[in-house]
Amino acid sequence: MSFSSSPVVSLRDVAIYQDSNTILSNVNFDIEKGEFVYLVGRTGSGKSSLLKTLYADLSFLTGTASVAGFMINKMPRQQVPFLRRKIAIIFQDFQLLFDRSVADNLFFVLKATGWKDKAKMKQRVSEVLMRVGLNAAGSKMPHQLSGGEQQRIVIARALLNEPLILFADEPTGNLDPMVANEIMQLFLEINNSGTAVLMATHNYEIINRYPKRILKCENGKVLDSKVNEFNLINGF
Ligand SMILES: Nc1ncnc2c1ncn2[C@@H]1O[C@H](COP(=O)(O)OP(=O)(O)OP(=O)(O)O)[C@@H](O)[C@H]1O
Repeated sequence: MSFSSSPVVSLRDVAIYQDSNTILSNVNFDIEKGEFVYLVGRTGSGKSSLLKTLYADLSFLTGTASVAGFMINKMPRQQVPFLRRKIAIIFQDFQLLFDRSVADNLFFVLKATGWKDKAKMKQRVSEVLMRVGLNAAGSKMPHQLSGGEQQRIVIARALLNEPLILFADEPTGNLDPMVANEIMQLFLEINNSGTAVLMATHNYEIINRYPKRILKCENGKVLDSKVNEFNLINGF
């Protein structure tokens, strides 16, 4: 298989623990470049633990996993920032820096990820703001924006370094249904331009409206709609 067609995420027989409790075991799946996948399951079933494992915030001893070309099971801690430059992570709570403008929030990330050329940085900031439909928001402070707008800025920030995959943990959880739908549209656009998405969600409406492959955490295992038949409604 050539490098360009290798999956962006590949897990083989992975077991995930929190303290000494097994949360998920025998986890096996691939996510291809540009794929869109939902991650579902009841509260406490292990969705966040799985995502944390994938962005190297939770280590594991059993099994092998590669994410964006990094073998994360044997990755030294010093390499984590290099992985993080190839991926993007979006949470439910927006996690912007509230002491600086929207543009400065974005510059902060560019600087931290090694960008030096001021003109290119400015250009990139306006590109990502344009991408999320907030090109005029650069000079605003985060608290001057609505929740949905703040989440758009978080998405713009996630796009700065053109990630191979976007991990999102309940990204629409704090938003009203209409805004949640707009944010979902944005994820779909990002996905259409080639970034894979793995999105944990409890939002049935969105899943029903935009059906995609589903991974489901249940009874300590990860089921895959590509492989297993399962009833979505009973899963929540
Ligand atoms: N930092 C931690 N230390 C110990 N146990 C944890 C920790 N984080 C989560 N757990 C436990 O791991 C299990 C899985 O939690 P996780 O947060 O992955 O579930 P989830 O499916 O994301 O839930 P939710 O839908 O509520 O976000 C739960 O039993 C939880 O109590």
